[in-house]
Amino acid sequence: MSGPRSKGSGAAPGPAPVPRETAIRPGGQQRMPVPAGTVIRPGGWWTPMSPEGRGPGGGPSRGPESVGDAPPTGDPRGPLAPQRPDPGSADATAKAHEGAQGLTGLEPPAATTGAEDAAGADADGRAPRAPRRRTGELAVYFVYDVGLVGTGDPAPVLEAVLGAGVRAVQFRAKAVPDGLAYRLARAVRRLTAHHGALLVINDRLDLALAVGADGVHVGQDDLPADVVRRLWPDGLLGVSVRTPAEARAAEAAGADYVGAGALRSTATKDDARVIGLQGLERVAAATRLPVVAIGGITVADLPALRRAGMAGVAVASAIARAPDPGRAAAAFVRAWQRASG
Ligand SMILES: Cc1ncc(COP(=O)(O)OP(=O)(O)O)c(N)n1
Ligand SMILES: Cc1ncsc1CCOP(=O)(O)O
Ligand SMILES: [Mg+2]
Repeated sequence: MSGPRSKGSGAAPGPAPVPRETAIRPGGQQRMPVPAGTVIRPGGWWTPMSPEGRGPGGGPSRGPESVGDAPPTGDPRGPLAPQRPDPGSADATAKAHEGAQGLTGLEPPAATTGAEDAAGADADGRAPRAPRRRTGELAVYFVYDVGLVGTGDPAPVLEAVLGAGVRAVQFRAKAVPDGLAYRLARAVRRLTAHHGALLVINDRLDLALAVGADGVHVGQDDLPADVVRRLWPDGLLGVSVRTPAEARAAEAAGADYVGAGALRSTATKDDARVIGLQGLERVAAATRLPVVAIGGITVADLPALRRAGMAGVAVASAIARAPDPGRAAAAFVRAWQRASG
């Protein structure tokens, strides 16, 4: 059965509206319990996609329900097919789930992958750099917002954006059923790992652990940052802040970076409070942590944001809603480099 068509599908990787039947509605999500004491080892255990499976517009878009249909990407079972975690990883839940569905027998993970090298191997080239030391890669931080891009195959948009030089992706799925969010996030993990890019999951520590993400981003109304840090000592932890006091608290809680905003109002998050450029400057002055600006950011904002002390920009709609997300992402990467030069 084919899944619903959505943005990023077909030959043109550009955004398309979320189809009616997959529209994201406000409402609470069920959250899986996080096993106490769970600690995830850093590093990607995702099997890279085969080269022939890559490239924007690399096949028809299918919803996650289409797993098992003809392959739109390199995995013979489709882009959202389950991947096998490293035996011994803390992804026991996922493994049990996959086993229960008879989706076993995948190849064991390679000891070292190209993604790991690209992910920032240490100088000796032997070990991938710990996610917490990779905040420099948040310079252009793409927010893969399911409400914007839809629930189809993430490959077309992400291949384009990652191919343009974006090194970090946040998976943001509001009010998406858990199983669907898991399948999408797992596909996003596979793509980001293939490009050696960071994957941060918005709001949900459980989902971050389940898909082997590099980190999690929490806001002031989410799981408290110090609790996340206690449960996941090695995870890259981002915290949303609007004020100097919140920035200092995030630092004390063990955050690796803060997301500050909104720079301006944005349809992507209609309840975002605007703090403007001055608010961002105040946050940057209050913390030693890297500050990533968010909220309605366009390429034209980058020089001022860089001058205001930002370490990066988190961007959703200006990339995802662009006619050509790859081009838009490349423009952000270039503009950031210019602003930093
Ligand atoms: C990089 C970054 N900064 C801020 C946010 C916003 O987080 P939050 O306030 O928890 O709001 P939601 O995104 O969860 O609606 C973010 N996601 N990323
Ligand atoms: C998640 C979030 N937090 C504050 S504004 C915002 C949305 C960012 O999306 P966009 O780049 O489309 O304004
Ligand atoms: Mg949040």
